[in-house]
Amino acid sequence: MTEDEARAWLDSNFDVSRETAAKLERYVDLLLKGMAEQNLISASTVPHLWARHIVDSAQLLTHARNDGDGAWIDLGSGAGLPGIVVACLSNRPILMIESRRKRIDFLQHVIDDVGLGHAKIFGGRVENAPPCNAAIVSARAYAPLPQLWASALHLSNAKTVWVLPKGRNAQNELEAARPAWQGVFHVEPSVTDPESSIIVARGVVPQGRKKGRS
Ligand SMILES: C[S@@+](CC[C@H](N)C(=O)[O-])C[C@H]1O[C@@H](n2cnc3c(N)ncnc32)[C@H](O)[C@@H]1O
Repeated sequence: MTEDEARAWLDSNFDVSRETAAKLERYVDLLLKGMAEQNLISASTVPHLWARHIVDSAQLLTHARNDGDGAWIDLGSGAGLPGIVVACLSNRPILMIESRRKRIDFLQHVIDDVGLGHAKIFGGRVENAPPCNAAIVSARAYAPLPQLWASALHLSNAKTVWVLPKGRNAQNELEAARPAWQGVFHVEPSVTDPESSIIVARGVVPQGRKKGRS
């Protein structure tokens, strides 16, 4: 996907008002400026930033647009991918969880500068975030599936939708996790990389545990 195709994809999949477009542009600006101080995204991806990061994040919304009214929780948000992109494109409350101080400061700066009042940060480890019932949980380049679910189960219930971009190895990773984890799983193709996939999961609990909390 070229950068022009990435912008066209956003326009055709979201109601990108002038205000929303300005928010995304400002976020991209802040990302590029922030690169002078810390490695927010891999330098090799900068020329492809709209495809590799903005659309790659935005596509997660297309798998969880109508799932409940509750919060979207993004695990290991880093520089705000996908959390900040989701906050630019949706009014759903979003909580980004990130443990590294410099990343937390960057995320807060973006929230304040872009004006994303419905986005909040939990600055700390996912394992220590207060229990809640997220409508949606995302995690991009955060952890392998078993660690991911073990660290964040207390943020979910039986209705939570997990949208997990997983690169080229998604199906294998899912098969390896199945003996220990049950749920309803789909593997969806990524629009930014034909060889990558997104795992969409519901009702995730450890094998042997009843799907109780709803
Ligand atoms: C590889 S980066 C990915 C960042 C972003 N999601 C992206 O796709 O660009 C992983 C991020 O997860 C954070 N992280 C890793 N383990 C964590 C944990 N247990 N709790 C909170 N943050 C964590 C790291 O500090 C890092 O910023």
